[in-house]
Amino acid sequence: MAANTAENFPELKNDLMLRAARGEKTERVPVWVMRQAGRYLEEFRAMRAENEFFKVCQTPELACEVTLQPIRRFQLDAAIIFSDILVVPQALGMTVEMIPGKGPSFPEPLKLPEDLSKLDKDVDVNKTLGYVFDAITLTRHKLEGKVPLIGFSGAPWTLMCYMIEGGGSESMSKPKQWLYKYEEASHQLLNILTKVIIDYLVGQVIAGAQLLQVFESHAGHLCARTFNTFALPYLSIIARQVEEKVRAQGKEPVPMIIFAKGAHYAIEDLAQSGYEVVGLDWTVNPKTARHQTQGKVTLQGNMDPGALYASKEEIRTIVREMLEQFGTQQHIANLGHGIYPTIDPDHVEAFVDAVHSISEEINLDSKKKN
Ligand SMILES: Cc1c2[nH]c(c1CCC(=O)O)Cc1[nH]c(c(CCC(=O)O)c1C)Cc1[nH]c(c(CCC(=O)O)c1C)Cc1[nH]c(c(CCC(=O)O)c1C)C2
Repeated sequence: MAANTAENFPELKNDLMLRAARGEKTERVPVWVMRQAGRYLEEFRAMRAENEFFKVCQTPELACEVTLQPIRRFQLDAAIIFSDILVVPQALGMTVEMIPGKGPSFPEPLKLPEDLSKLDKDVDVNKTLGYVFDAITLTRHKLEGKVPLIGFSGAPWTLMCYMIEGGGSESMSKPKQWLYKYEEASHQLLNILTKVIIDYLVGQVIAGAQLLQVFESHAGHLCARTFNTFALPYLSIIARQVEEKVRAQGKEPVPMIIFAKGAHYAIEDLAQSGYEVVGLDWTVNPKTARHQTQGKVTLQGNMDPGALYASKEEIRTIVREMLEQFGTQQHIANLGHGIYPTIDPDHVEAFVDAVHSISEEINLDSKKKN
């Protein structure tokens, strides 16, 4: 079977994630882990010792291998393609370096509105991001249908943060300054990003992605007013236009997940923004979120990643509490943000196994009662 054609993919053996994302009944809660491929795995560190970060992202065989590493280790219910959200600023013509021990760095961030003229606005995603599509197609074949494959992108505001701040930041004060000083230029940049993100996500579905996640990882730097002005409208446009453009290409739309970290004030709005799944960070009370969303969407999350430092027994206790708060239907278990590089992989296994065994037990108990 040709491993480079986005057709004749192996039959899916485990569709739990897809059923949960669509709000259908599930016999146990599916689970995956944000940043499940990464530095906490020695096999990832070995790969990175030999290969620069963006070389791994840009070489389909390497990105595929890294994507499969956690799938070989744990009974996860989904794989997520190994890439990074910062490939989109690269496609717009910006230079992004990964500084060891520091993280991403933009040598020439956007400083003033006139810098927008430097961006390659009319991005052909097949030319500039085709390597991600190739990685997705290859990985779909190599997964052999074991679990579905998630594609992803950063959201417009979160990418705008990096493009202006020039890297990670506690305050993201420079992009926040744009929102208050250069409102029109901010919307211009957010529109440029929205357009390329839509094409990028559609390309991932055509290449074989079976779910999509949009990471609005820096929503926590916004307030309700700025979120409703500079984030939510663009998130909604992305969800609706990705579905429309996938259909226009004769393909079946895939479930979409929105993860807006820190946007506890916006859960109700996010549940009506066109996404099937709303991801919650660890600060949100699952019962409150369930009440706010009224069964309209599936919820994803939200164990504190720090809980993976607890003992395996304590992890089981925390997982049980989390599952009882969410209820075992319309729930995809995950952490409330990405896993930390110093987590013990054995504790990830304990987390995954606890979600499966305890959610099965709760489901069986509720069957006996009814
Ligand atoms: C989902 C994801 C991302 N990057 C990576 C993954 C893992 C994919 C997978 O598990 O297969 C690999 C991924 N991306 C990176 C790494 C570490 C690279 C290394 O040192 O080996 C990995 C494994 C580099 C990176 N890339 C980024 C950071 C954070 C910088 C900061 O704000 O301080 C970092 C450290 C930007 C980034 N990148 C991403 C996000 C959204 C997810 C989140 O919020 O955690 C963000 C904010 C997306």
